[in-house]
Amino acid sequence: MSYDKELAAAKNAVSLAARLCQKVQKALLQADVQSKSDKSPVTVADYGSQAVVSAVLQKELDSASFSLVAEEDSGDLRKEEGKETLQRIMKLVNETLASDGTYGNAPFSEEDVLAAIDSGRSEGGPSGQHWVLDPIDGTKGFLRGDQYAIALGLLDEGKVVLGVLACPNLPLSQEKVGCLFYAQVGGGTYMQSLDSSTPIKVHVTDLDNPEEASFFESFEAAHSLHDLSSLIAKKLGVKAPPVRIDSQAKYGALSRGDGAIYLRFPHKGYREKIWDHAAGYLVVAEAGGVVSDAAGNPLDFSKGRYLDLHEGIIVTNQKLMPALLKAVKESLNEKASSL
Ligand SMILES: Nc1ncnc2c1ncn2[C@@H]1O[C@H](COP(=O)(O)O)[C@@H](O)[C@H]1OP(=O)(O)O
Ligand SMILES: [Mg+2]
Ligand SMILES: [Mg+2]
Ligand SMILES: [Mg+2]
Repeated sequence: MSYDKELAAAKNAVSLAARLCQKVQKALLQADVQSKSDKSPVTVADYGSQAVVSAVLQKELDSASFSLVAEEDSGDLRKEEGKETLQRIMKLVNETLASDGTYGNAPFSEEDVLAAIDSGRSEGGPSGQHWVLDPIDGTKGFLRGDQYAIALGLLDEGKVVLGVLACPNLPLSQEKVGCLFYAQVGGGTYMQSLDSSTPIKVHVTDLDNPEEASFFESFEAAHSLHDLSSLIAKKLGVKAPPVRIDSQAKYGALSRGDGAIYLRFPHKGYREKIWDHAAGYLVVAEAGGVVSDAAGNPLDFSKGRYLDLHEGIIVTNQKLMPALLKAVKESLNEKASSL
């Protein structure tokens, strides 16, 4: 089955959402110190991005059967304190949709914006089609002016069949910044600029010597156990220091061979959400990579809004995976016996 129509709509939606986020990040970084610690701009961008993606998908595709599993909901915006934020979001959404030419003829009301955001309340699951969206993945990176992503996947009968990942701050080449990665199941992974340059096919590294490998992990130590990653890397023989970047930009970078391994071990009790991995997973898998939990099981996106995982998520190419799994198992055992 081909998902060409869905892919075209998803690329459009994510590119426009990226435009909105870039505008907000630019304003945020130009603002004075006082408003830099104000987290409201990110909220505006999260909601705005979700509204834009939802609106574009529903305009381009059959909206009767539309189902979206997304991170944000409009609860706070419907409160009295949320009124001003909602107006800012509405303005941003309308400016962004108008900047495209195709969508700008009927401006969104506040109610339209709320409805677009709330269409993301689906629970997903094993049957039918569900879009999966993280409107801004890597909020902390966004606030710092670093990496973040707009991540959109499509589930069909519980499997990820499309993944589109915009990384506005990831270098595309020496001269250009901003990448759009996309993958359709069985079709490989492509990368292009956010303003639609010719796509190029990307592939994970074919490295088989862990000593030459470098690995990615979260920038934020609160998101992933850095000690555990360094133990695993040491066991594997990795020599390079970790490359710490925010968001699913890690999956994008890995899909084009920037690094060989991605290690993610959240603190105990943290439950991974499907929108934090769906798009990135397919982008890496279609580029020839392997994504699994710490026990080597594939990720199961069919269980609703959460992923049920053993310990963490590990990503690498096919050649390195057996050695990586071994190092992960040994490290987890050591950690358990030292407690
Ligand atoms: N305590 C936490 N542990 C792990 N991940 C987290 C935690 N809090 C937020 N996240 C999510 O981790 C992802 C980014 O992590 P990283 O940059 O470390 O890869 C984001 O999806 C972020 O949510 P959000 O989408 O709100 O930014
Ligand atoms: Mg996220
Ligand atoms: Mg998010
Ligand atoms: Mg969040």
